[in-house]
Amino acid sequence: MSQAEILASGIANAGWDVSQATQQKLLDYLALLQKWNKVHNLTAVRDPDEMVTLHLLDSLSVLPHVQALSPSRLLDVGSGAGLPGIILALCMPDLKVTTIDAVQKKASFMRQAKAELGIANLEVIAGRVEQHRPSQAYDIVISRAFSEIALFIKLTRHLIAESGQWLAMKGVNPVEELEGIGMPEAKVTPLLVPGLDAQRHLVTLPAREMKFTPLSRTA
Ligand SMILES: C[S@@+](CC[C@H](N)C(=O)[O-])C[C@H]1O[C@@H](n2cnc3c(N)ncnc32)[C@H](O)[C@@H]1O
Repeated sequence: MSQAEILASGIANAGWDVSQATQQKLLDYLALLQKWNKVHNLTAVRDPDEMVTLHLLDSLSVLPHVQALSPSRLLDVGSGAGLPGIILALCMPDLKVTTIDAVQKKASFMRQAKAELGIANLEVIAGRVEQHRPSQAYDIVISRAFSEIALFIKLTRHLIAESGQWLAMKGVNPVEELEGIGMPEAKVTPLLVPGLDAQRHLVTLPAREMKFTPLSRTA
């Protein structure tokens, strides 16, 4: 199967709402990533077919969960090559997506993707998230493969809106991490990634249920 066919059949099997035009943009993004990866080593996944599953379909698995929250502003922390932030920006053109990464070459790639693919709803920041000071808080702060949940929350608690949600994309159900932050009852949803024989889970943490005052109110 071609990359386009792997993507299309995965999307159809999962029942996600991703148009043909958006699927082409996702493939254009992947082609750009493959081109840059030869020189800049942005991701360890090098096989083109694996990239469709491990990067595109894996990132798309959170799409229905993000859509269900109807956010206006989303921050993807430690976005790397733009995963899942750029994928979400391409699928949800009305969502303002900010991606941030501490490594300059990764931010440069994301800026190139924004320019080449014309992603008007994407803002890319090169820097450390703990130093990020936006003028407005975010409705969703998401991360994939960034850090343990406790550190993710600690570094971003000044960025979340009072009614906002943290979304942490995880492999196995992170029971101990959630006990460690005093949230053993947190919502953990299994994620479906077509073609992937591994566990994926999404942890949803509403800011108003966390035991602190969001700094965004006083910043
Ligand atoms: C394992 S990569 C994951 C990249 C991407 N989310 C993915 O799933 O492919 C973690 C990323 O977090 C970035 N990072 C680590 N600490 C950071 C910080 N304090 N602020 C912003 N980015 C950070 C790293 O540069 C790296 O690109």
